[in-house]
Amino acid sequence: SDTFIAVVYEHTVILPRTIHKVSPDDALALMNRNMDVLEGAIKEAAQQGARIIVTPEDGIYGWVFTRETIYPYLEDIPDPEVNWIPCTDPTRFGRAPVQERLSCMARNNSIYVVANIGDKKPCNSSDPKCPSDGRYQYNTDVVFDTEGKLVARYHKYNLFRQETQFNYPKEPEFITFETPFGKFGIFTCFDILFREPAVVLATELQVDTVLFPTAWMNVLPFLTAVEFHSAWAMGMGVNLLSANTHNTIMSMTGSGLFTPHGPAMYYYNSKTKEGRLLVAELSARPRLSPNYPAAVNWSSYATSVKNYSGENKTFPGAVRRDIFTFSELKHKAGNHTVCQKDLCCHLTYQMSNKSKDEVYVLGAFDGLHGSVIKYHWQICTLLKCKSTDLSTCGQPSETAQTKFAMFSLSGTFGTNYVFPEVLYSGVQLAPGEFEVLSDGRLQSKNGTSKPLLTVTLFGRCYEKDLPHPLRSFLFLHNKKRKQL
Ligand SMILES: NC(=O)CCCC[C@@H]1SC[C@@H]2NC(=O)N[C@@H]21
Repeated sequence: SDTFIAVVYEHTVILPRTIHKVSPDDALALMNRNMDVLEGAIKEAAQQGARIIVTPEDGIYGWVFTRETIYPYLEDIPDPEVNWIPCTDPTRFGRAPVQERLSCMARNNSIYVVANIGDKKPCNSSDPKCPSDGRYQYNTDVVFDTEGKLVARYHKYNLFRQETQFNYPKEPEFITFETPFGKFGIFTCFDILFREPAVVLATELQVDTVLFPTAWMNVLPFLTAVEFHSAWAMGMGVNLLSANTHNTIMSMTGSGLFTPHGPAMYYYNSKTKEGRLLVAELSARPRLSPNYPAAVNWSSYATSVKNYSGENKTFPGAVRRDIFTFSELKHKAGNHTVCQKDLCCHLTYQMSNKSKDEVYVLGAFDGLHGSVIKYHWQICTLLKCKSTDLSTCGQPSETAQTKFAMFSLSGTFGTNYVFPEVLYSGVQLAPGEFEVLSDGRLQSKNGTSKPLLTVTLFGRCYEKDLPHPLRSFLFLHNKKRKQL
């Protein structure tokens, strides 16, 4: 079929009441409470004609764990090549009540079910990398097909900083599977910021749709969930089904069904406590569509124009720990250029109204981001400062009053991986209101219908990332052990 209906469910995870280790029965009781809610979502999705539903990372037990306390929640998840339907053969690989229930929910509702659970793999001293407690523990996505068969298992490769309960897989896994409604790939949350496996799935393995369970904490101005995930789908030219957990205290909200053209449906709500089911009809093979976006040369326009207006003063400003070079947009309309290292950003703009209460800047950043894992960003951004005090530029700001009659942003990027973001007041996206030209300009079509927070070209230079410190440590540690 040309199109299919998909669902993502933003789930308010019921968290364990204790941080202490619980019995396997108590762990299962908590997971069943979460699965009761997910089952309601799965039934509703099936009733609406959906072929696949994605549920969030940590959606069945939460995230407040140590290595020890998560253990009762884990199951041994086999390689899908064993052809297993847990619903009809639940004990084939030992105790697996969570896989059994997920499989039955898929089978009973004839829908693909995507969930995130924990995998445990026993090991011993014959394996020099075996942890001292005798097991690997992995943050794992699973997919069950309409018969309830396990068709995909993915171990998260890029663990986020607090995930000490899990091990890093030795190698990245590139998991894909075919369906009558396109080729799917899968990865988890923080993975989206790195080349492996995310970019490889979209470019080399040419998936149509990425399944993306996430537990994403929003960080303005560039990394709120809907903002970045929508931009990634556009930059990579794939569908992205992003299911976030909903926990407003942790700033976790923002899910969507994103396409190469922008969001088909999205949700951001930092006020309510409830979860939300999102439904949309998507192209099964977006690359075959006649209006599939043309390839973009991200630096073409920016390298061909002269630097605008030499008299604009620049100043440094921090976006969290990254020091940007900013230049204030003092006039209602104009042309600006700002440069940092190898990156020059150009902006042509016209505000509809220039308020005395708001200041906008053009910013550039070319450097390594991150304190432990260091990965290279090139960013051009038009952003609203938190207040009229220029020292607040780059600090999170959720509201604005200024609409733009037009903007056109470009940069001399040294990478093909650039993600176009446009964010309106109230952390809202701008579907259909902007375009990316093949020469790399990100521009408004007919001005902005709402006041503007940020317009950003978010570039990733994967080849300039520093080696992952924990992976290098483990590698050297094991090499040393082998030499002894
Ligand atoms: N569960 C995860 O893997 C969450 C990671 C994504 C969080 C994104 S990555 C950079 C930003 N920093 C945050 O605290 N949230 C954002």
